[in-house]
Amino acid sequence: MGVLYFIALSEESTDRDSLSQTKQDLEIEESVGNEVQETEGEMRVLKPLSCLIPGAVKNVCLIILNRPLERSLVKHVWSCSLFKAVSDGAADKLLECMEDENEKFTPDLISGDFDSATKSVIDYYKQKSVKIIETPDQDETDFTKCLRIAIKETKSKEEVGQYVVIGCIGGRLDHQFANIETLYTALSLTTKPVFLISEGSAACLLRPGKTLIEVSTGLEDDWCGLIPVGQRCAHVSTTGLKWNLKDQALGFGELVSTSNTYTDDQVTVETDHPLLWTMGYRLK
Ligand SMILES: Cc1ncc(C[n+]2csc(CCOP(=O)(O)OP(=O)(O)O)c2C)c(N)n1
Ligand SMILES: O=c1ccn([C@@H]2O[C@H](COP(=O)(O)O)[C@@H](O)[C@H]2O)c(=O)[nH]1
Repeated sequence: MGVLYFIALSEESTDRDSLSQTKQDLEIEESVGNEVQETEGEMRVLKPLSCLIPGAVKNVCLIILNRPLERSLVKHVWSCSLFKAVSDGAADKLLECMEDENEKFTPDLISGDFDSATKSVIDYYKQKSVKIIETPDQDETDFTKCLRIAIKETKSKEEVGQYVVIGCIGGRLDHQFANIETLYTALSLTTKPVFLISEGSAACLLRPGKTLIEVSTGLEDDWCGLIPVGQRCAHVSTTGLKWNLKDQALGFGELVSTSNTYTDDQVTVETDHPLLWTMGYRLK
């Protein structure tokens, strides 16, 4: 089934220097069905850790959020990225993290309500011709707004196959729930997968239907989980896990699959509702 998107942009969104966009400006409506980028038979195929192998892929749109950044993680994902977006205070974190190598790590855009980024840092990136977009709306997080913009900016780049978000795990619990909620919003913004990857954990929201998850990069830690955050999933079946589910229900107060592990290089998950997949990784 095909997918057609309508993107409504305001007049001023064509100004490349300093832009201000609202939620309405960035609304992207999905009109027909759900198509996935890569399928095997009737299964969607996800490779959550492919962006952690330097140079293994060059299909990432990277989004950096405002948490302390691990230099090696930035370098690994950056080397796999075609487009790099930074959300508000993450501009300070990026500059601080890359120190002497800053010249090599200039993003394509920075967006936010700019209540966190230091003005001198934004000026530094402005002078390097980084696109700066102000998103003052206070009904969505800077991450959601940044993701909307990144998706719009990369719409014509067919090579982009995944959105990878770093600086997204740890710290404030409300932010972490908001970041997971953004994965729900993303389901209707793009057919491509959005991975949260930070501090040894990766997560993505599985769409209803069947998904094959490749877990053979050698970077996988020995734990994984299926978290029914958002709603109960009444029918979940899995293969490739030590504790598999056979048309079972997952729900808070009922059953949540944590501290699970692998018996195979591939995991399959069939679910009737969106379901959060999470797994551990270790960088080499
Ligand atoms: C029901 C409701 N609760 C809370 C808010 C407030 N709110 C939601 S998203 C948002 C913007 C958050 O900005 P961001 O920079 O992502 O996070 P910060 O670091 O400022 O907390 C705000 C203020 C709201 N608009 N509606
Ligand atoms: O502890 C945190 C702080 C921030 N985030 C995410 O980063 C963006 C941008 O944050 P600002 O504070 O506006 O600079 C925010 O929308 C959160 O998604 C976070 O995850 N954890």
